[in-house]
Amino acid sequence: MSLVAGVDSSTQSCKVVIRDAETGELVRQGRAPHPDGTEVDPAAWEAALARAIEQAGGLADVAAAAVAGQQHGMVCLDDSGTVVRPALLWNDTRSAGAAADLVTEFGGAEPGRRFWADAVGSVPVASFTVTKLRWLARHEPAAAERVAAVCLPHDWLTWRLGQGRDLATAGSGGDLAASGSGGDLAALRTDRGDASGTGYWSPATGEYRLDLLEHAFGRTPAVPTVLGPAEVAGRLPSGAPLGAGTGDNAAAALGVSARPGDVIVSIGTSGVVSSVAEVPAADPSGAVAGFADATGRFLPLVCTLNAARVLDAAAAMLRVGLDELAELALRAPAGADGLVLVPYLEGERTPDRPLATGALHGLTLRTATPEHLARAAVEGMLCALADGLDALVAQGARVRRVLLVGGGARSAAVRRIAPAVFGCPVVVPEPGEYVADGAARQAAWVALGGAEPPTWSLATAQEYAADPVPAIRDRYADARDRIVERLAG
Ligand SMILES: Nc1ncnc2c1ncn2[C@@H]1O[C@H](COP(=O)(O)OP(=O)(O)O)[C@@H](O)[C@H]1O
Ligand SMILES: O=C(CO)[C@@H](O)[C@H](O)COP(=O)(O)O
Repeated sequence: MSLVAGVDSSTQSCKVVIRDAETGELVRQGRAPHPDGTEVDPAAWEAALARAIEQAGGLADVAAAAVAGQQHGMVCLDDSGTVVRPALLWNDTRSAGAAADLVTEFGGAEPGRRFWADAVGSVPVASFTVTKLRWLARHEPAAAERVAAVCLPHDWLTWRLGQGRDLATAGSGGDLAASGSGGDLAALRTDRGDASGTGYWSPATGEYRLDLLEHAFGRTPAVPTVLGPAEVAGRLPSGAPLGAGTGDNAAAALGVSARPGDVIVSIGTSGVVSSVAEVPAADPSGAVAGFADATGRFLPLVCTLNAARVLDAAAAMLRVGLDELAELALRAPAGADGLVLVPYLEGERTPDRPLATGALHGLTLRTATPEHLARAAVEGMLCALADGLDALVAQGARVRRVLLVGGGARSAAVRRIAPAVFGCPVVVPEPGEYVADGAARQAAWVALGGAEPPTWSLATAQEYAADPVPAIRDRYADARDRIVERLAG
């Protein structure tokens, strides 16, 4: 049996799966939490990766490995390869003003958005790396001055692993300063999927737009070489090859073996609606990000900032666990008697409202119950994703089936209410680590070769159906624009 390892270094945690390269059978796994916050020292990811690898029994016996990670995060390195400042994550909204400026500088609202969509497939919002670099140049010029290279979370971890360092001994001891330092910048590698979230790489042409990087940052730091889907990015201490890795959403698509016509709804820290496509997308409205995938195709995607943590917040408000929250939600009627929760707890990215706050509308004596609040939280979070599904369809996505994945898909209420909100049945693969699985499948592709990744039989899945309840979305549409912005500080 030849083994492969897949890593998901996502927002809240790091997960490692070890699978059989040919069948996909799960052999071992491990996980470790990440620190909270939207600004994180990359050394903390490396320490979590070391712990997760250790829990998964190490990598000494794997034939190949690959790392998938949260997209967009800005990791800046100086000319010795040392991290310049903590990474700004995809959900850090401080660069919202920079994003607006970058659109304005290329012609203002309509023409500016069209320019970016044509140039790099996406209109930059605060999540995109290019806006974070502009923010850094304007707000921390001394740090910006030291930046010799910029890369993404999965690029950085692949680079660290690929330099032959033994994380099992280096990371778990917790010497973060040491583990965050040093390396050859010329060895940085990335892939099409994650490169397309930078705002300075075009999925349509497969080329960097270094002119846009220079425009945003004032000069052009080194960027990783973009590899094809099954190319080798480095070697583990054992000599086993490391795949290029990819962004977590492209990895999830690989993990569920998505084909054109499959729509994936992922409920993690972010809410994501994506679909595999044969042609690149370029949506000037900015709702759909025109990313590439990890197989040589494309992955148009809508991403919200508020998904599983909306349920966490509702459960905290009600002082219940997540299973009890689901039970409460399922005891309330569809539409929660008109109670609507607008879920913009972290500001929002789609629609582009970085300063928005959440809201509860429709409170009456009747709806002021735990059951109604729980239901409104689930429905509000799903309505934002249903808007994303509409945006994807408006850009030409075919919907053959909707697959529900991510931590939030473990909620019985989410699984049962989603079909009523989306207006179609949803398929829920057995709960698992589909991002890490996608990375493992990429590693198997590297190990086994071939024009396509190996075929792994998908875990069993359950289909959930319900009569559509359009009133839920109608009421949400009435409420979603009635927001107040967050207080300064
Ligand atoms: N049974 C459950 N019901 C609702 N949410 C859940 C459940 N189990 C896990 N989650 C949520 O899933 C989230 C983590 O999902 P995950 O996809 O791993 O996120 P990420 O990839 O962004 O780190 C957490 O916010 C957690 O509360
Ligand atoms: O920004 C995006 C996609 O554009 C997010 O989907 C991040 O990639 C974070 O993912 P999770 O940690 O929520 O899985």
